[in-house]
Amino acid sequence: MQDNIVEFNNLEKNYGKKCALKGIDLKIPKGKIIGLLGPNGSGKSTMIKIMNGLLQPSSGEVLIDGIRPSVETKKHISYLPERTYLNDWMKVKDIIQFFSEFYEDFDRDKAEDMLKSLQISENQRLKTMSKGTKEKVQLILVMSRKAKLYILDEPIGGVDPAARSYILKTILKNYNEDSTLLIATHLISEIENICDEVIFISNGEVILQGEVDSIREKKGKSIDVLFREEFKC
Ligand SMILES: Nc1ncnc2c1ncn2[C@@H]1O[C@H](COP(=O)(O)OP(=O)(O)OP(=O)(O)O)[C@@H](O)[C@H]1O
Repeated sequence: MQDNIVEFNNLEKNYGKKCALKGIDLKIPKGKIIGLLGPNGSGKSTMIKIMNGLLQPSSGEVLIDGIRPSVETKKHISYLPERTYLNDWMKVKDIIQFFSEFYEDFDRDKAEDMLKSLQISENQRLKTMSKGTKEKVQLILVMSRKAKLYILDEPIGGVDPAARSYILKTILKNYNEDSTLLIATHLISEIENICDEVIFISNGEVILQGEVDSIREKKGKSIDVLFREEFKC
């Protein structure tokens, strides 16, 4: 039994001459909510694509619950990509049907309950929805799977600030406590209160990892303020 759901061991990724990840060593524990924070181009999406087996590392390895990304690990990861892969003409109820057929671990009742609580009609087509509503639908679908690891790449960036905390709380209320949730985002103030730990990455390197409470205590400031100071332009 592994304590860590994800382990990066001296992982490097180059795109041609560009070195996007420079020897990442990282352990992500089970049962936590983790914020993966870093400025544009720091390597967050590259790390996420490697965890999902969509890109291969140039050297080193990543292990998901002890094994390298494969068909097996994909069954246990529920992934919200940066860009949508759903067809715009589909109605919410068609997408629910698609998820029910495609993923054994999809909990249809959970998805329907969350849609109701956010007042989203199942008869609406994605193409007629606002950007924020589309994001909510996708987040609900991803969080309605019973996965070991949820990876969310920039969720809810298009949701208005007043609604973000509410959405996150509604969705996280349902999440299985044994699972791990990794959220890559720039929206730190919204997520810092729900995260147990944060990882700061900069220029392809991990520059800080720790528990949110102990970082706040040690540095005497919020994660949001720390991030702004660290990555000042
Ligand atoms: N297909 C590619 N070819 C060449 N360089 C790439 C490619 N994809 C990413 N990069 C480069 O690798 C670095 C890391 O990119 P990545 O997309 O992982 O960053 P990110 O932290 O997810 O950024 P953002 O917050 O803007 O989404 C950047 O310098 C980017 O320009």
